[in-house]
Amino acid sequence: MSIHIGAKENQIAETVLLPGDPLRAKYIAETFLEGAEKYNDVRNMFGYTGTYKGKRISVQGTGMGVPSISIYITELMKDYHVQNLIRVGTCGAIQKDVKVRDVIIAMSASTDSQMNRITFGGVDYAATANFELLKKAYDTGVEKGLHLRVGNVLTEDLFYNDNSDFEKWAAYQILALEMETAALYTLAAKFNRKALSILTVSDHIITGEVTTAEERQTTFNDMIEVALDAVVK
Ligand SMILES: O=P(O)(O)O[C@H]1O[C@H](CO)[C@@H](O)[C@H]1O
Ligand SMILES: O=c1cc[nH]c(=O)[nH]1
Repeated sequence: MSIHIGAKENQIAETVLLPGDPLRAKYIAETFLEGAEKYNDVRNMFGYTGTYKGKRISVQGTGMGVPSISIYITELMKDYHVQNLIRVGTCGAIQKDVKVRDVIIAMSASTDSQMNRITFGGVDYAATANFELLKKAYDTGVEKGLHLRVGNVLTEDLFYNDNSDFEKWAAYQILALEMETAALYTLAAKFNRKALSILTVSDHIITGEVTTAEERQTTFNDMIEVALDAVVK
């Protein structure tokens, strides 16, 4: 086991879905995976492995924010040799033409986190999705008839941020705000692994629109099926 994941080495698949919420990990395992078995409950950050359309897949909660996801994905790649990492998260939209319930594929992630500046001595790093996973997810979403958006998101350190200038970020074509993707893409690059972030718009920062719990469930299912069907393609 690693420091934060209590699995034996062979208990985690080479492809892992990564929701922030550990209860979303449980929901995904129970709803979409056959024969799912829980391999982690350290800190209640649940992780499960099962099969989807015959392919072995794991799902691991990451917690919220760059420090938390960085711990889990580092251990998944370093100690469990995970190759494909797909975040299935929520985000807040800041473009008027991005609506709640839309699914966003993050091609890249800007960030106000110090993580990359610490790593690269004050220089900015362009955190970028794996193109192969991105194309498969995009093609899958189009086949399902989903309203997909692909572009740059902002990974923020603060959910409650008194100083965030949403209009400026929107003017620079940021689609939505969330809290983990820049770390996922940067660390996947460090370990030469494939990563993608797929996000459901749960709320709209500008219009104040929010999704109901029921709507969230349906659109989460769309997003999860895009992730799962993309990796079995
Ligand atoms: O729904 P998840 O995957 O947790 O993602 C979003 O929700 C959390 C904030 O409520 C942050 O982790 C943010 O990135
Ligand atoms: O990080 C997040 C996630 C959802 N909604 C937001 O406004 N921010």
